[in-house]
Amino acid sequence: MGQTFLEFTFTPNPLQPAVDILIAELSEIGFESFVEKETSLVGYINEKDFNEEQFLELYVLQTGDFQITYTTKSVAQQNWNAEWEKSFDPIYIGEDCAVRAPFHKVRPVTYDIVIEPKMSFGTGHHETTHMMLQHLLETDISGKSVLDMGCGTGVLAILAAKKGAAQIDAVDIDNWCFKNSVENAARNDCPQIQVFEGDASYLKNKMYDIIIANINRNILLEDIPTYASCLKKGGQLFLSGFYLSDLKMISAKCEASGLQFLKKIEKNNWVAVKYVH
Ligand SMILES: C[S@@+](CC[C@H](N)C(=O)[O-])C[C@H]1O[C@@H](n2cnc3c(N)ncnc32)[C@H](O)[C@@H]1O
Repeated sequence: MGQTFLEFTFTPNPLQPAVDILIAELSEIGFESFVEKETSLVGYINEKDFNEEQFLELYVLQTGDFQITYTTKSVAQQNWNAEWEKSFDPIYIGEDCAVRAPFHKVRPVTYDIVIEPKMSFGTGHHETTHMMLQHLLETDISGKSVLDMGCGTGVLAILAAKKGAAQIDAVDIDNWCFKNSVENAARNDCPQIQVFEGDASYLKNKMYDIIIANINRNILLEDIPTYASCLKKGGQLFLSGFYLSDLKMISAKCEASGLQFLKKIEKNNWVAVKYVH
């Protein structure tokens, strides 16, 4: 509490693909969340994480391919939350699953996931979360042990719980996400979810039937061998958080770790992939 964030409003001309590239590049340098508006993109970063040199070197700002103007101002954390929550509409994944804030009303669905995102990533609006939810909806999870690595709001772990997973570990490196996942697991009445603050080093001597990781290309490339070593034979690994253009690199790492490609979903150049051990 009491932290200061920087709010950047970017106005690219034309809007796409600059907005997608901005989101990808800004995420890599610590921006935590984004609100896409009709003619602009608003991004937030904790003031203490902002490195101006890294920011100014971003390809999307350097290349002459897009015209991007931006403004910036400091905002208190609570204002940032209010802005984010105002922009959060309920979403449906297929016929059976909704992700919504506590104050939203939705039509009856089998999997009604209630998320208060606060500062965490994972409302189902981002392509990667949406596609991971799609993969989970298509998978038999009943009675399985699951790891949700980089859990954010805990949204993927909550769907796994609602689909009957026996036990779920949800892990995030960020303290805010850890706390938010604990709250959201309780809000959705999911006592089978245990939340931990940490990274792949948490995984010593653990084994799972299903591992889900929606993080980013570089962390995944580093951690795929660890995930593979924690996956039971026949177990499944779901990965997202990277672009289609990085799929070859990710699949090569998975194959070198004894995993076989099963299926992929694509949306706006993002991809979510399923592998089997
Ligand atoms: C793209 S968000 C995904 C959130 C959520 N799982 C979803 O699908 O919407 C990635 C999350 O991974 C976390 N993270 C980043 N690096 C990590 C690491 N090395 N180990 C564990 N979590 C990490 C971030 O804090 C963030 O919450």
